[in-house]
Amino acid sequence: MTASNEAEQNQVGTADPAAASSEGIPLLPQDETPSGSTELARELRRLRGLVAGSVYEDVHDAVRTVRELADHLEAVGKPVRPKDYGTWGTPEHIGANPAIGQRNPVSPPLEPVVFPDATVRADLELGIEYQGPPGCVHGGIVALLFDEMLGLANAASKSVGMTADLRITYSSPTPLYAPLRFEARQDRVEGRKIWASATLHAGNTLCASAEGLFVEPCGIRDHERSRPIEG
Ligand SMILES: CCCCC/C=C\C/C=C\C/C=C\C/C=C\CCCC(=O)SCCNC(=O)CCNC(=O)[C@H](O)C(C)(C)COP(=O)(O)OP(=O)(O)OC[C@H]1O[C@@H](n2cnc3c(N)ncnc32)[C@H](O)[C@@H]1OP(=O)(O)O
Repeated sequence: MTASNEAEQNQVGTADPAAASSEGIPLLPQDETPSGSTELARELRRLRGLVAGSVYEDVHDAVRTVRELADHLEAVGKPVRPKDYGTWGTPEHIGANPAIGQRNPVSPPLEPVVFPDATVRADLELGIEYQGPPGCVHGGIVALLFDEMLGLANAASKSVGMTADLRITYSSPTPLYAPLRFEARQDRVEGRKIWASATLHAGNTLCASAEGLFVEPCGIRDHERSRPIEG
């Protein structure tokens, strides 16, 4: 495999929708790095839920432990600098993403699959760290996940765009700790403008729907694809 083929294989959105089964195929490369970064993020997600969702009598020991861990990681880590990679969809790029980033403990993360018609689906449950109204998912989190799902639907159709307009209709509260399903698809493309839409269901209940207009950045096509994003 050539270096450019390998880079393409590692990008999000390069899965062939035509190869998908009725369960869909994962859209993102599975990133179980030998370094353990993905596992570290997974444990930090556990911590995140425990800290936001529990009341403790005394956590001073835990504070010390976490501070020592943060000091250690700061000392041994090599920061990922966005200016070192301009390309969309590389592991360096998407690893830090707040919705799908396997390296980012803030992300749920979404684990999208793609279907033969290039529809992208993600099933997940969200815990108390994503709470807005009591027992319900925060509307801003719903917007974040919609934005990402629309972007991924574009990626599944081999295009990328900056969000120019995002409209969300919240139809019914989105429950915490319940199976949720996002589905997104690209609707149409005119020049650099891309329209995509998505739904969010809890069971049979439509919680929210989204429509987005994305504008492809200048200089992202074909031979220019690896150049830095120019917006
Ligand atoms: C090809 C490679 C494919 C490879 C695929 C593989 C992998 C993909 C990889 C990764 C994908 C993974 C994840 C992606 C997931 C999520 C994406 C997250 C997206 C974001 O988180 S992104 C951050 C928030 N977002 C911004 O930060 C945008 C700030 N903004 C700007 O950067 C500019 O504003 C921009 C670029 C939008 C436009 O600027 P510009 O100068 O390039 O273009 P211009 O203004 O000329 O507009 C051109 C035409 O769009 C129309 N237009 C523009 N804006 C409009 C609006 N609001 N409403 C209605 N129409 C609008 C104009 O009216 C004109 O239309 P017309 O041509 O018909 O006249």
